[in-house]
Amino acid sequence: MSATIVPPLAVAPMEGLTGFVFRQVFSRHFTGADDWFIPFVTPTTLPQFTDRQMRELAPEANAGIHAVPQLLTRRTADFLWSAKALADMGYDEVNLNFGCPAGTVVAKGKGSGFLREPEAMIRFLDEIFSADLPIAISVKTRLGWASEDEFDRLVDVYNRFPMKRLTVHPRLKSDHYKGSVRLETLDRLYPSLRMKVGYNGDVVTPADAVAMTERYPGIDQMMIGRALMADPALLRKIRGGEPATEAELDDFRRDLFESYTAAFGSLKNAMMRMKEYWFYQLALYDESERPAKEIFKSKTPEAFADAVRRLVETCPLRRDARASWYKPL
Ligand SMILES: Cc1cc2nc3c(=O)[nH]c(=O)nc-3n(C[C@H](O)[C@H](O)[C@H](O)COP(=O)(O)O)c2cc1C
Repeated sequence: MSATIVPPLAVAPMEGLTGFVFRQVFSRHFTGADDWFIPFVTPTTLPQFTDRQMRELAPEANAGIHAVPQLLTRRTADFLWSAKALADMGYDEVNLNFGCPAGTVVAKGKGSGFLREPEAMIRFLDEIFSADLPIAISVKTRLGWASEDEFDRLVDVYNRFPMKRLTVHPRLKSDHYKGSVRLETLDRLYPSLRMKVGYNGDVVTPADAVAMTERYPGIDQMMIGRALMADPALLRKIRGGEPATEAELDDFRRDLFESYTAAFGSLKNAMMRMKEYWFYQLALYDESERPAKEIFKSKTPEAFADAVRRLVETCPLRRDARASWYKPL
């Protein structure tokens, strides 16, 4: 048993995976999530969230959990109205996305697209931090657009502002989600960061969480994404708890499927969402690639259920997930 105490655990925002249905169902079955980052919301110039956005943001959708909405914008006015609206809804923190690598996002200079323009970032951050908003602002960033050297300048930019926390996902925009995290650059610049720092990226097992906590002494938060989709007991295990049993996983997945079906009003859409979930979940089973193909190919809920049953019956459940989503650069 390690003496290292891993800091508060946050669930990473993941569009299509950690939406309100997942957050609610997870909280009924598993423990350990101190904070949930809501997948990004792009505020429009109209100072009002859309009905669709409100499904994620409504306080009722996040009852009983500490949720942090994330905004994806480069327009000061849009950030300000939406941050105020979130404060009015009772949120105490809003997160700013400087990491999204999607082509449509970066083409508009948002997400990691902003990282190419440090001067524009300074202007934007100056405007939002001087607005005296009634809500704390945290930031989630990558190391840069195409070169790790960019992080020196970005550290200088971020150090100017009184953010609640800077969460670093140590990849470049050009990496998307491939390759390994670039820890050497974070190692070099971590001592220069003056604010509280959160770590995010490639934490798959409790041992990884301990290793990152020891590598970055004093980190304020450990944010975990894909591995939690594979292994819903990961946070519990980091806190010394037991791995998930097959019965627990089965209950959880059943609840998830039913809750997606109720939320979408469509069995077919719920099944598609469960297939996305299974892309990660198969990493908790050995020898699961081939049986998983049947899951992804299934066209009806019955065929889907059969394929899941076959996988569960034939593939040994692992104690920890393996990063089967890993792709070399
Ligand atoms: C399907 C998917 C959707 C994501 N959506 C978001 C998002 O809305 N906002 C964000 O900041 N990051 C998003 N991310 C990135 C994750 O939050 C996280 O930074 C990344 O997966 C690395 O952490 P991990 O190795 O623990 O998964 C997304 C990642 C994936 C795979």
